[in-house]
Amino acid sequence: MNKAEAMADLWTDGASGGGASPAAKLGANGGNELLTPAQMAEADRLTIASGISGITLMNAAGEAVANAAQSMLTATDLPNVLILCGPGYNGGDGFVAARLLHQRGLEVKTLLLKKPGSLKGDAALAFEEMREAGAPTWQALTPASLKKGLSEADLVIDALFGAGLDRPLEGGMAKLAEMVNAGGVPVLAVDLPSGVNGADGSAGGGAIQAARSVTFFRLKPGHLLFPGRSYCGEVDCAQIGIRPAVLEEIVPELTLNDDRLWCSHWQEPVVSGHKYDRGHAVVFGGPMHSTGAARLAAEAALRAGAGLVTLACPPSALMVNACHLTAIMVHPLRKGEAGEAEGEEAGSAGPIRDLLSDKRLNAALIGPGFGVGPQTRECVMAVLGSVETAVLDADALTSYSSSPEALFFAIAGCRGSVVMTPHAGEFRRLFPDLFSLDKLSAARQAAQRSGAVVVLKGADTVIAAPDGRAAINSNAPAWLATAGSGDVLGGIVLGLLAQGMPGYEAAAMAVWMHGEAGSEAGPGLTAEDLPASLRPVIRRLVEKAGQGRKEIR
Ligand SMILES: NC(=O)C1=CN([C@@H]2O[C@H](COP(=O)(O)OP(=O)(O)OC[C@H]3O[C@@H](n4cnc5c(N)ncnc54)[C@H](OP(=O)(O)O)[C@@H]3O)[C@@H](O)[C@H]2O)[C@@H](O)CC1
Ligand SMILES: Nc1ncnc2c1ncn2[C@@H]1O[C@H](COP(=O)(O)OP(=O)(O)O)[C@@H](O)[C@H]1O
Ligand SMILES: [K+]
Repeated sequence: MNKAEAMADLWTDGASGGGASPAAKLGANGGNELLTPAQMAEADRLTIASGISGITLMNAAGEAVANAAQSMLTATDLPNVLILCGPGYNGGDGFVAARLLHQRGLEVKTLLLKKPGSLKGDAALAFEEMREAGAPTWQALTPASLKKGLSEADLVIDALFGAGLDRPLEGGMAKLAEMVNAGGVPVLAVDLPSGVNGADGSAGGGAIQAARSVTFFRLKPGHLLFPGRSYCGEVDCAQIGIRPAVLEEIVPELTLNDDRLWCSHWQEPVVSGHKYDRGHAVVFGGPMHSTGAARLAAEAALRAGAGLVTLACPPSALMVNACHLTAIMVHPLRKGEAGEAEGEEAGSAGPIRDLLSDKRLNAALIGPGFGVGPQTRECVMAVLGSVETAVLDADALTSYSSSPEALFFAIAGCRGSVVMTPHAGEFRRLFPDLFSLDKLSAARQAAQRSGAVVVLKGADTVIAAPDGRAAINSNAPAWLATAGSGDVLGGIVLGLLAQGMPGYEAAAMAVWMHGEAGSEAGPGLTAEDLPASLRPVIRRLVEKAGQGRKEIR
């Protein structure tokens, strides 16, 4: 095994691989706010205006990069670092790191994309300081110099483009990135891997594949959204002297989905509590041949902490549901109860209204395994018109493919929160014109248009509220991509809504719990394993909440 292979071995657990929770690989150091490159530039501007110079920030950023580089090089004897420097301030960070690593005795070579004379501002200053410090060698970045540099390097630092990337890589630049990726040398990216758009994670012209990225002050959406996330490797967030107070002016509406977002809205059962204090959730299930999805959701709702859960279904499906359920109650949706003809079944809106007239049933889920068609639309209308809070998933969404406005109109008339949990296919059916947008903008616009909290699912699930808030989830293991896993997620949202959590926080917490349960169940999981895997997840939350209380005392 050569040095590069030995080091690459250290990172085989990078962003795209491994079974552990991906959240563990993100350094959300300092706060869960996510800043777009434009907001980051504003943070920079406000900091400089408060009296901290730009070169001070650049020196701190370069030092964080140098430290990360050294930590990646511990497995080698004679470290040789190749630093690729771009024309802007990302390159400036590279010059600072080059100077520091040179001063620390490492073998450093820098390759510059543009002539030193074209450098501006703090990047020009950093280049001069590097030269004055006895300059590590520097040359123009060309295919030939890169080929030679890669053949000698133990580590590449990618300081070509960061926040300032304003178009996809193309032509010669894209080829250079391909050469780096084919070079077999681990890469440390400064801020973002070059080619990844920090605002939305797009990488239309390809990007440099990093083993690790060091970003500054706060993570950027591009570190979390695919495909960007798959280029970042492990992400560290270095605090470089920007005061969190700047966020009061920037007011970021986007966060990483973690407990800081929703824990104050979640409450464990109180000592003197009653099951009705934690709500009564109802799942509307489909016909006899498709009952599993609703059961998965109902089990998840109960595990997520709803005090009671009822599965309501057509009479023909009652027996099969009853045979599989114990703590969950089953209820037949019989026509006739609401003054309709006896004997018929399935998709009856009247019995749904009837059941939901019991106001203790405070949250309902409809869609999984329910069937697509006009009857489903009637049932969705009955749910939205009768219950305090609702989750719409799967067939409930698909049934509105040709009339989404009717759904949004009904949601607008709801008293409480409505949460929609579409996967990409369901999303496209309801919002065909938004599908070409980046995932974050698509989810946000969908939430605004529909009036519902939108959970746009996938490996990088986005949760968006109609008021503009949004969060990106990062803890879901790929094992969750399995049949029925989305039904479980819908059930968790339902269980949290039943307990009285507001829609956005319930949706975000559910997505996070679902990811944790996926990691808990681990490789080989099936959706049936997920509800029970919520137990250790909840236990840890309770322990953490208890810890917080102790600290407050
Ligand atoms: N904000 C902060 O608080 C701090 C920020 N810091 C650092 O500053 C970095 C941002 O610096 P930045 O704004 O100078 O942008 P940067 O990423 O160097 O790129 C701009 C250059 O790239 C070029 N270019 C763009 N796309 C291209 C493409 N596809 N293909 C080819 N060229 C392309 C573009 O050139 P042009 O469009 O003119 O051709 C322009 O010259 C940030 O990532 C962080 O590392 C730290 O020092 C700490 C504090
Ligand atoms: N590659 C992936 N990594 C992590 N989570 C994923 C991945 N693909 C899908 N998921 C998650 O798995 C669930 C699948 O939901 P869905 O597509 O509705 O499946 P189903 O309809 O079979 O229940 C969603 O919560 C989604 O976010
Ligand atoms: K970079």
